[in-house]
Amino acid sequence: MDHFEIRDGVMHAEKISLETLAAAVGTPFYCYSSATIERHYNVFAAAVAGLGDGNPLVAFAVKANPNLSVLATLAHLGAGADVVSSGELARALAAGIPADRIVFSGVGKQAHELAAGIEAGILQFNVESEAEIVMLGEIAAQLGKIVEIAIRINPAVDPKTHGKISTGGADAKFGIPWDRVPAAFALAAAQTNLRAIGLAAHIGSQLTDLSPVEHTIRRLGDLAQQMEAAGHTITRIDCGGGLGVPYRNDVPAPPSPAHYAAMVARVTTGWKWRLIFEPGRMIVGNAGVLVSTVILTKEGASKHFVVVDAAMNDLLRPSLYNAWHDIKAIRPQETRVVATVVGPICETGDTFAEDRDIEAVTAGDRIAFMTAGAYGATMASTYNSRPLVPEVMVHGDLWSIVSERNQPAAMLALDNRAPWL
Ligand SMILES: Cc1ncc(COP(=O)(O)O)c(C=O)c1O
Ligand SMILES: N[C@@H](CCCC[NH3+])C(=O)O
Repeated sequence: MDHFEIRDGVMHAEKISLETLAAAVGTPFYCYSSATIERHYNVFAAAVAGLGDGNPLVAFAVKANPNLSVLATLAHLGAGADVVSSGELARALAAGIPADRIVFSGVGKQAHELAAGIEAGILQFNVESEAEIVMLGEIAAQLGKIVEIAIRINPAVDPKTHGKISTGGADAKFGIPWDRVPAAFALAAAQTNLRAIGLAAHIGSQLTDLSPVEHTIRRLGDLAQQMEAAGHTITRIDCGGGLGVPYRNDVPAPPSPAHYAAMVARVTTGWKWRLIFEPGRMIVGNAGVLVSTVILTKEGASKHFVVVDAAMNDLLRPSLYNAWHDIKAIRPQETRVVATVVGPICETGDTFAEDRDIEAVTAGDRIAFMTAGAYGATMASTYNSRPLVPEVMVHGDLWSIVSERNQPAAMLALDNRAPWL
């Protein structure tokens, strides 16, 4: 495997080999294909074009991959951004995403973050609690600005995904319980500087079943009608993100963007409100790989271990969610082996795959963890004082390191020594 534009989870011809990059950059490193990011965005945007008022906003969920080159690639295509912190807001703006295409979600936005969003002039805040309505109203008044908000509802649905990434259940911390929406709108109306103009929901990530999403969007529409009947002016409905991506070929693929959009079209027929979508994983997941080198192989009592130079600090998903990432040898190997693929970190959770049938690899061979473009580098840490790994973007026959390796020397310099030591 020496090319890597990624289509349908499969590597296709690009002009630069991962082996070349590994030699130039060192491993581990993340590699993103700008062509794949562009294609995914365009497929999604085309699928939802024309829905609602005919001018939907596709606001990329920055948390999935906040790399500035990724964001700038999307900015050039006209994407907006869904941000959840002032850090993400700053990155989205720095990458060239216009403020009027930015929505700000999050259950615990702090006063300085609300102020930053107001000062930047973002499109809307998706407000998640009564306390936030009051806080935002006060800050908007202090700043002398009128601020548009959507009420994020908790629709109390089971999104049928991994518990740690479900956000739509009645007991989840997210949103305002849907039956308290009328009271939330009344509370917002009492804040002179707020305009409650929309409703929002996001029920979870890596969704593979569209029926809970359909139920949620219907609920948003019903509530919007109810709020209009009560005298409020509704202009936007934010359907959230969450569409799943294929991580492996031996289970049915999640619904495609076209299937998702067909469902939304059915539910929203006749709606005049502007629709907002917040896809993250769908845009970048299969546009990135994590490239690693086998350090050594070893035999345990009953297991064949492949120890690689990437670890749970670089790609946390397998440890945190038992998530599956396909593992491919960069130079295809003919023989196969059942292996447990682990990193060098000091805990057993540092396991990428247990007793997995993979191509046989030995010390020095390169492997790629597939579908690593979403929630990969962004969730990395420096656990075990391992440096953050570089991210590389490929664009046709060009490539560039788009975030620098945090060298151990730099990590030393970053620490402030206590004045008494
Ligand atoms: C508010 C919000 N919007 C959008 C997303 C993006 O989700 P995904 O990457 O699954 O599309 C998330 C994360 O699940 C989120 O919390
Ligand atoms: N970090 C999660 C997704 C979280 C979605 C955030 N709303 C994952 O890797 O699958």
